[in-house]
Amino acid sequence: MRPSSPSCFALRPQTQSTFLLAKLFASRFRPEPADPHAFDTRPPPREPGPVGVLLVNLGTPDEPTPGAIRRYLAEFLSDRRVIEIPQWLWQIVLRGVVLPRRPAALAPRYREIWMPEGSPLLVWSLAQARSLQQVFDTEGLPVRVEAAMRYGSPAVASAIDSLRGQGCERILTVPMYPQYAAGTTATAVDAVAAVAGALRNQPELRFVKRFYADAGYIGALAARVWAHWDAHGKPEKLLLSFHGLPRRVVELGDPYYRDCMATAELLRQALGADGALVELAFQSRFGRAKWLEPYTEPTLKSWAAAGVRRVDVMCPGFLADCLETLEEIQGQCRASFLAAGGQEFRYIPCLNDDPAWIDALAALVRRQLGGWL
Ligand SMILES: C=CC1=C(C)c2cc3[nH]c(cc4nc(cc5[nH]c(cc1n2)c(C)c5CCC(=O)O)C(CCC(=O)O)=C4C)c(C)c3C=C
Ligand SMILES: [Fe+2]
Ligand SMILES: [Fe+2]
Repeated sequence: MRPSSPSCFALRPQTQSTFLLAKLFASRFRPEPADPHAFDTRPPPREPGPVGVLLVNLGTPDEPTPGAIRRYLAEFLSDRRVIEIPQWLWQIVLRGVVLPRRPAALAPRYREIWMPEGSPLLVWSLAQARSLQQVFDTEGLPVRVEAAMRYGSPAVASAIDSLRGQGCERILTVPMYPQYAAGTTATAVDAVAAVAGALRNQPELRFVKRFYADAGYIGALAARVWAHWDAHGKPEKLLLSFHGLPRRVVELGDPYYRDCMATAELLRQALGADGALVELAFQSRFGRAKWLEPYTEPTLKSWAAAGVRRVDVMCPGFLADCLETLEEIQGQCRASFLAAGGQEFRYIPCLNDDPAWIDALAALVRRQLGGWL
């Protein structure tokens, strides 16, 4: 080792032991901002400060470039909740096959959907947080809303820092997935718990688990379909396409499949439609394992082959438009359906910042804040 090396092996023995002692006594909790009232003997003020609401969605690359996509995928796909196979084996595949190839293939697909302000998933997530904030401000409620991404930015830790900086000692986290999956919902909860785990003065925490049957959510979806049908007429078929999941994780106890079935059935009822008009399928399969079926793209192709000419497709499990809806559904699936003989393919956009959905979200949040406001 060269003498100029910064490694601690090159330090003098005394310096080295000071280092080790400092490490031994260092707190594992992040320091709190200096509190001038820390030793004030009077009881703390009764005013509890505003309530924080944290909307957490999945995450997306910062730019539509292979480098940014690689960083995003490396974080996302290294989460043990997302890929449930032995890590030593998966890391070999991830580093050896997925990360060297997938980012370059994804870059043009991300570029195609990129908005002037950024990735649609982030743009819509921020718009949802802004609109929800407006609802609470109009009502005069002491609530602060932040959006965070589970992978990438804005990170969950910085959103929680921001809420605490605004005086929030109570935080409600809403994972932005109506149907519960360990790979999405639970991992958002893990991220918030990990941030709290490094804090000395922790906020009080609550979590929304899922809302697949929430009347406001179903009503907002149904209203969007009706508005679309009023403008364009009814199709021969409406396909409800949910993000897929490996079959195995459902067999292991993930309630996702039943949640999706229930949402589809409630939406069908709200539309007064029958099973022949409204069907469900699963998209975005990743890897070679069996995922939930029927798969979206083959379903659309088989419909076209069977003579169906006009379809509408909606993705009720995604609350914000993103790569999986704009590129996979509106791009790839549309092309497949038309190539197989279909004539009209209409995509009904996600709820995004639709006022009916923001009102439903505000109602859902208000219900969870019982006793805090
Ligand atoms: C809506 C719920 C989602 C579930 C359930 C879900 C499970 C899941 N996803 C992967 C792998 C990938 N997903 C990718 C993108 C992506 N996934 C969701 C949502 C769910 N995923 C969203 C909102 C997005 C879009 C992100 C964006 O930037 O717009 C990707 C990246 C794209 C790609 O490579 O195709 C992967 C990979 C797994 C393995 C999984 C099951 C646990
Ligand atoms: Fe996904
Ligand atoms: Fe995909």
